[in-house]
Amino acid sequence: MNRLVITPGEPAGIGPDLLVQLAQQPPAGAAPWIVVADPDLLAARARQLGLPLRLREYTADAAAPTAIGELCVLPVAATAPVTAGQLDPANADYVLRTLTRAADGCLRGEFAALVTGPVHKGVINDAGIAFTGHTEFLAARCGNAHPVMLLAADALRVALATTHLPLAEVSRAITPARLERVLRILDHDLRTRFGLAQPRILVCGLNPHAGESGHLGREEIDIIEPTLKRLRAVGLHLTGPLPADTLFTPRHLEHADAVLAMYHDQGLPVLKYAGFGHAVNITLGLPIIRTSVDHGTALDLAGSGRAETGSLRAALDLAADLARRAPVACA
Ligand SMILES: NC(=O)c1ccc[n+]([C@@H]2O[C@H](COP(=O)([O-])OP(=O)(O)OC[C@H]3O[C@@H](n4cnc5c(N)ncnc54)[C@H](O)[C@@H]3O)[C@@H](O)[C@H]2O)c1
Ligand SMILES: N[C@H](C(=O)O)[C@H](O)COP(=O)(O)O
Repeated sequence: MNRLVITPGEPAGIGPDLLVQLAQQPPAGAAPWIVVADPDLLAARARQLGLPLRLREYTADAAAPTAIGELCVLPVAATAPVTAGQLDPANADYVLRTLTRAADGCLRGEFAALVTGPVHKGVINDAGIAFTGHTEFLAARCGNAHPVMLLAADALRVALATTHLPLAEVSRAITPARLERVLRILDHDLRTRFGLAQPRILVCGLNPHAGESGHLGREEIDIIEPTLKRLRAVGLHLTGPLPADTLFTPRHLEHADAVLAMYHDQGLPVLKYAGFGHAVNITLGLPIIRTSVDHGTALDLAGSGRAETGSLRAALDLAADLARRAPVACA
């Protein structure tokens, strides 16, 4: 079984557009793939975009199509009618039903990997469902695994010690236990999933200038340095904590396989500046392979034909590559 499964994400966003557009291109990814979505939604978006689309219903034993203009769909009905660009909390449960079906299919070996389109975190919360992101949702679905978010663009890989956390809560969350867990998962998955024999990881400080010897914050001295020292002693190749402002320069990056940033907007603006449009988001630490696009729902572009498929194609290609490697146990 090497079939990949895609969830288009928020129905009012560009996810459905991207799938319809992808269907017009030569087959993406080195493996067949299917979509978990409402077929009527995909057909309506294709009409809006003025693009031809044939839909074929997924059956577990049928080969996924490779014909141009065709999508293989595992049908999940939307709850409410969808208008491109207009969020509706009534469809939050639809988004989560597509994700749940796809993730469960990966967990039981029906699919080799999950590729996700963008969801809108806000509208899911507006529907009364606590939701901070795919990363945390999938971790819970996978038996409360500890997830590590990694985004990759070309040679740059940036992982996060904390994911979708308000900035006011970040410092409290940087504990020795969390840092050790995240670094062990990052090191383990870089070895097993990316084939790096001895991953070299650069670790950012939390504070300006990595705390300036304690004068601008003590997390580096009290938490980060002792954790790195402990993990170096068991063989991890870790450099840091380094000031984040100068870590992201070629002189440091050329000696690294990955960077660990302490929080979302310390690491991701650099990554997206370097590679927005073809970068891929990968969730490490899960018993399944999951990749995703580097962008959001782009409600302003839904139904316009101007959404670009580069990141989705890259996410499919990487998912296929990762799936070709032997399945790996979590760290
Ligand atoms: N993988 C995901 O599920 C994911 C990732 C990032 C953001 N989000 C969510 O998406 C929502 C909107 O976020 P945002 O507005 O900060 O970011 P966004 O990525 O949706 O939009 C940022 C800008 O990039 C443009 N853009 C985005 N994707 C594009 C594409 N494929 N082709 C061309 N232009 C594109 C948009 O038009 C907009 O100008 C939020 O709810 C956010 O949490 C989800
Ligand atoms: N943090 C991601 C980004 O900025 O691209 C995005 O919000 C998606 O996160 P999930 O994969 O957890 O939904």
